Amino acid sequence: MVMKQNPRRIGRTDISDLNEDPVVVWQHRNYLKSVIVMALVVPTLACGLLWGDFLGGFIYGGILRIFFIQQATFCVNSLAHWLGDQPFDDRNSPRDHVITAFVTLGEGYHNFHHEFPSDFRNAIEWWQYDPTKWAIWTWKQMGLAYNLKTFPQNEIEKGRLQQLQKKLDQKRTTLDWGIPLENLPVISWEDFVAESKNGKAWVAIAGVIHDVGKFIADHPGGKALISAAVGKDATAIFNGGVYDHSNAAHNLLSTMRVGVLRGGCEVEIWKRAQSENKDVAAINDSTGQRIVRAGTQATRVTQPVASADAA
Ligand code: HEM
Repeated sequence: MVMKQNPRRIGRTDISDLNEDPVVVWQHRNYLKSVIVMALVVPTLACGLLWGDFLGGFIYGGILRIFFIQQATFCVNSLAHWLGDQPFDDRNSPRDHVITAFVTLGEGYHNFHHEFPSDFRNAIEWWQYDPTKWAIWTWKQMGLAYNLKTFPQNEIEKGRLQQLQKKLDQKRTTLDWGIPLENLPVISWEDFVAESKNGKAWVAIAGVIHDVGKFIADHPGGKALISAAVGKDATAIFNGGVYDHSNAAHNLLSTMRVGVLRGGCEVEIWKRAQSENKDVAAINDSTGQRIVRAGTQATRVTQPVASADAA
């Protein structure tokens, strides 16, 4: 910014679009003159002619204001890397924040600007503070604004969604989703029944064994129903046979996992597919954890279970 660059050492950007813009070309040719007139002469004359204070206009409206604007411009590189969030990219990228936008007269949505530098806009939402919007509107009314390139909205939304996804993944890792099935010990049906007879409150649902001991007293459906399922396969009764439990109940259930049944339902199939590296229903997030969406819990059996009663 401060020194004249050597064009042989630094690649130059194609600015043919700017060269075709008469307003920009005029401003470039008359840069120093327009700076002196707009930044010094106009405020000095305005204060002098309206209030008789030429010196005040020169010092406050001119010199100090230039100093302030110059400081504010450098805030693009300080505030914009400190305040706010990164809705489009977090790879060494600056941040978007309304305070930076006010201090820098509209340069506050810097994350967007760095991700989509070819987009002429500083901010894309109507509620974001970006005075360029008004300037462009005025130019358009005067028939001056043209060649204003925007990045395709579809591509902008992709970045936004990927960042949101990343945040979701980070949030997901802070929650207890239960021990992953592949990390559980494999327990035979005989051992499961024997342990349950020995005082463990184990319930098998969809091939996964759960210890419900600490939960029996809190069960919204009462102690009796849940106790009756101890030492049994409760897949059908849990999934609608007696009561069709909510996603919340399935999530809670997953925190009680203690093992998987040998030959237990889809768990074995899922494990085999996983070891053979086949495309399985289990989807991992960017942190490598399994995504458990509502209704995709291992214990949920979506098809109505045929029971003796139904027959
Ligand atoms: C194995 C562990 C179990 C857990 C973690 C569990 C969890 C829950 C939860 C959280 C609810 C509240 C409603 C909902 O979220 O769906 C509920 C309700 C209920 N549960 Fe369970 N449950 C379990 C076992 C059972 C069993 C084995 C039966 C039946 C034999 C049963 C029968 C019911 C009934 C009838 C309700 C409805 C209560 C009402 O709304 O009045 N639950 N259960």
